[in-house]
Amino acid sequence: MKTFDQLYAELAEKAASRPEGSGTVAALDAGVHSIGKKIVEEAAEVWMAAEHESDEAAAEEMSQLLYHLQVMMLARGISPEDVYRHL
Ligand SMILES: N=c1c2ncn([C@@H]3O[C@H](COP(=O)(O)OP(=O)(O)OP(=O)(O)O)[C@@H](O)[C@H]3O)c2ncn1[C@@H]1O[C@H](COP(=O)(O)O)[C@@H](O)[C@H]1O
Repeated sequence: MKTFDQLYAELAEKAASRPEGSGTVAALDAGVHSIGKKIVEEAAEVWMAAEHESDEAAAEEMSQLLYHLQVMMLARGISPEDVYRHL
């Protein structure tokens, strides 16, 4: 289990060190357009899970949406603090 900030730190490290087999590195290499499509897909899965599935399934879909949002943050050089400033 990890927090939003801990996941971001892990992904930032992966983006810098580019380890073999990292899905995050592959997503970053695919670019903002591809990451954006993934965010929309995951958002739809959150919606469907919230309407039709268990709390556990909905929470899992939400975690995946948060992950892809973080990949987009990295792709654009946006830090958690940049986001928190708007909360
Ligand atoms: N938390 C996540 C995470 N959430 C979702 N995903 C990816 O997001 C996609 C969502 O999965 P779906 O079930 O929707 O499957 P899918 O649509 O069939 O997936 P694809 O066809 O797109 O692969 C999958 O590709 C997952 O690999 C994640 N990938 C990685 N992480 C974490 O990110 C960290 C770094 O991961 P790597 O960069 O892969 O080392 C690790 O701590 C991981 O646990």
